[in-house]
Amino acid sequence: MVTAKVWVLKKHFEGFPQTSDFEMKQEALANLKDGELLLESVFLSVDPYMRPYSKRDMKEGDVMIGTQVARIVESKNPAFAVGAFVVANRGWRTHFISDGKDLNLLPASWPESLPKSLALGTVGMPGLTAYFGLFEVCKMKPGETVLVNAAAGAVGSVVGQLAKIGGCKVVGCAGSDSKVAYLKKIGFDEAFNYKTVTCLDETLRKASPDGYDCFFDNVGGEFASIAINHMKKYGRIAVCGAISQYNDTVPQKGPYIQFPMIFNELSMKGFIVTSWYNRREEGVKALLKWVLEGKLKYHEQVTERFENMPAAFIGMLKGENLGKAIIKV
Ligand SMILES: NC(=O)C1=CN([C@@H]2O[C@H](COP(=O)(O)OP(=O)(O)OC[C@H]3O[C@@H](n4cnc5c(N)ncnc54)[C@H](OP(=O)(O)O)[C@@H]3O)[C@@H](O)[C@H]2O)C=CC1
Ligand SMILES: O=C(O)CCC[C@H](O)\C=C/C=C/C=C/C(=O)C/C=C\CCCCCO
Repeated sequence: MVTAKVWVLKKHFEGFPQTSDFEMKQEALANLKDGELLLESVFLSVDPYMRPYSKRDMKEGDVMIGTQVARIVESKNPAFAVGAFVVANRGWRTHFISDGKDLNLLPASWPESLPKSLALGTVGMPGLTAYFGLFEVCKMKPGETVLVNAAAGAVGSVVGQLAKIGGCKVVGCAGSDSKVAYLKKIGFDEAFNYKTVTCLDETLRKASPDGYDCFFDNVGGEFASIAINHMKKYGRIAVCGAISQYNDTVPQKGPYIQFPMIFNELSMKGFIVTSWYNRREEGVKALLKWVLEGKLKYHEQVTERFENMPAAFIGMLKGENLGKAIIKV
């Protein structure tokens, strides 16, 4: 019999999550029945959505939501071979049993040279968010200017590089000078530290005096309220995330967006990546190809040991990650 370690939400987050809001427990797994598989998590993901979704979807005592790359260690299902790797959505657990229906096998063409953890990042949900958000929601066209915030993170770093692949000028911002240096290294035309600029309005104008055609918004709040005034006529805004608001205990006021929306005839569309998962295979194939061609660079912030998941999650919300935050069990 296998005993899994799991992290549960001990207490709903109030404001910024604390390590004391989590509790590690043990779960005894039953013996496999016909058609079932036993899997062990190899890499787990910590993502911003876990903060707002925990409030919306979870109750205290539930296992934390989340995805993993897992290896099949035992199989009583002929469709799944021992040793194969899958992406699963089974929460913060070291081991679990599945009937196979909720698993996505890593593409057979997955190259040995690439870490399998990329299936949780650049070639997984965050990469697909960038891909569909930029090409389908923003409807980005060659020659345009794209603005993205949280640009050195899992989604933002892919957005910027896809914009360059698509023949655009790209402006990005992040919360430290070393992240800004990384953005320049991976091809951003302009990059700045939003925490140290004296005037965001002036910085956005200087980075693109003609304004922005596309704004991929990962942050919301005050940044978005200022950026919207820098959109070009018929500009498009993809509302992807609002991380500056997830830990608020008192809702922020504004923004009052009507004037720029009307005068510049802007389009603003919120989206959830899973609504595009009927085209998941197309997205994964394109992202994998660009990674292999060296056109799409990746960086992972790897935290060792399952025991450190809460710290990795809190660290990601604080901005301690460059690229995708990953836990290696
Ligand atoms: N709509 C959808 O389907 C999806 C939406 N998302 C959203 O995309 C966004 C980025 O996610 P992801 O790439 O996974 O995460 P990241 O890898 O970018 O990590 C989060 C980053 O957010 C930045 N951040 C934290 N607090 C603030 C703040 N107050 N103001 C500005 N930046 C802040 C930090 O970077 P820094 O050092 O730069 O501050 C931190 O590193 C999130 O808002 C997320 O919810 C993600 C996936 C799917
Ligand atoms: O990759 C897989 O197969 C699993 C995907 C898991 C994941 O659940 C998929 C989608 C994630 C979407 C993330 C969305 C955001 O980050 C935006 C978050 C929150 C906006 C506010 C919501 C307020 C709710 O009350």
